[in-house]
Amino acid sequence: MAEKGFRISKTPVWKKLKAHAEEMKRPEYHLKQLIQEDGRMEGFSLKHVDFFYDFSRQRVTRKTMDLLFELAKVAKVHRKYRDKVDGCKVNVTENRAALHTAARSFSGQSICVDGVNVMDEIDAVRRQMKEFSEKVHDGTVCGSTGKKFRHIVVIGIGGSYLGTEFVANALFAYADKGMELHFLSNVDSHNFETIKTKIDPESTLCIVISKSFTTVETMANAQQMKAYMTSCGLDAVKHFVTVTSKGSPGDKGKESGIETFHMFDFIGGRFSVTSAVGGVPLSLYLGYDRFNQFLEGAREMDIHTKYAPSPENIPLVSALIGIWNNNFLGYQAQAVIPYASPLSKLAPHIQQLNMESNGKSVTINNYEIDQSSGVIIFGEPGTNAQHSFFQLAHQGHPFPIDFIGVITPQYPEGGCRPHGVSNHQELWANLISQATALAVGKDSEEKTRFFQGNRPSSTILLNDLSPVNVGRLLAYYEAQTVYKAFIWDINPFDQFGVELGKTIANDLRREIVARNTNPEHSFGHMDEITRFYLERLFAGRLPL
Ligand SMILES: O=P(O)(O)OC[C@H]1O[C@](O)(CO)[C@@H](O)[C@@H]1O
Repeated sequence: MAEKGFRISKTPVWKKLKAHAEEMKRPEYHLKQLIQEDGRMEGFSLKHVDFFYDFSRQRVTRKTMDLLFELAKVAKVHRKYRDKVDGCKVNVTENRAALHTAARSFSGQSICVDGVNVMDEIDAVRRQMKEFSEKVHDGTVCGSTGKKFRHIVVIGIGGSYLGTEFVANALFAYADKGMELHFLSNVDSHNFETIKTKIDPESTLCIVISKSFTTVETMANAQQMKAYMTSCGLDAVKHFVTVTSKGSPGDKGKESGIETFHMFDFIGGRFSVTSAVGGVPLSLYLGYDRFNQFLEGAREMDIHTKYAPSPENIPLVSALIGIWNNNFLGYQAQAVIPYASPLSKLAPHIQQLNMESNGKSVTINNYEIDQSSGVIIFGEPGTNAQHSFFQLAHQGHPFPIDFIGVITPQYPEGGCRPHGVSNHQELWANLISQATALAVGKDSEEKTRFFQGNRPSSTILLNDLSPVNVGRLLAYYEAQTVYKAFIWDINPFDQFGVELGKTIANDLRREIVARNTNPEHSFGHMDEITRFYLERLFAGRLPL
């Protein structure tokens, strides 16, 4: 993928960027000066169809951008990206391609991995999802007592859950199929017990989503749910479908009576919402056509990402700015603040997408990374966020922010204007003012009322929150994540960092099983701290 011995931090352009970052500390480069420049908005914003990206309030000049484009060139990002979408095995540690983009390709062109056109199986799964969702909606496929399905319980975790939850929330206004969607992700029994109080088992369809079909939490929840359905006198087989990889333990074939939708090893969990992972629940919840529109939006952003030259390439420009903020200006966190409640689950999804992909310690050639890769991502919708953690954003530790604004809300507003403005106009007044306040700051004799300013943000604007635009937004963040990894020269498609904790949990599970089967089993051989916690679990209370 990259030449052996290559390290982005050793390139001359990296050094030039370091020196430039020093220069950018000078007062004349404070954002309150930069945003006054003529043509700042036009020169530091990009538009692609319905997607507007404004980086005028980032701490960048034309020189910064030119250096960043040189960095992208040196890192050969365009070639790496084309290799990825063409099916090369860019996930080198697992010897896999990374083809989430194929899940929303409609070009009719083949995409081959190991000589096999993956589009054939992707198209087959699309047809299967369409047919299945239609049969559920018209009642041909129903529960074991003949009741139509009205509740969908999605059983899955991490990448087999977060993207679907984000999209389902974003498109709630379009969910007119009479379905209620519930997410059983956490192994915490509160999650399961709460869902039980909300569903009618006879009209409940469970979708077990797991690429590996070995994830402990998902397997435990699937078993709990199966036992519950059986205890309600239902034939559980009629209430379950699975989404899993070919040949996994969950891929039991037609004879099992459980319909299985395949996902593929060339699509990683956190990139999988446009595959059957999102497709099965979302086509039931929204209708297949709307799921398809969502795919269309993602596809259209993919084409832009593949072909737009660097200065016009929105995901690449934002990835470069992210790297500038992180590696050169020293910011270690990034907030995602949508001024649109339907996007309330965007931040948790982007959090996994970015942090699981780019939280790495070695390059693709196994060199230790000597600059940070990946930042802490968090977020909440505005204006709520303003009333929780924005104090820190304005006067405490600074962090760059992605603001997201939607021009037309999903529901038309009535005529009520509490302070002379509609609620949506009020929301926008806040969206605009926060970015300005962070950039400009405020002088004051009183130290407690002084605002340093010079705090960077970008603003993404969408015309509306249609399925197409939600698809564009998703694909934008996916491409940005991948471009960042390609610049850092890391593999964003593996996640070995999640393994160690799972291994230790396996050891502890064995100990718990031993005590469950033999009350005399001692934890005496374990370290003091672990022993304390296990004893408390069995004692059922804290020590007196
Ligand atoms: O789909 P699976 O195999 O159940 O995995 C669930 C999730 O667990 C992870 O491996 C992290 O623990 C994610 O990458 C993945 O999306």
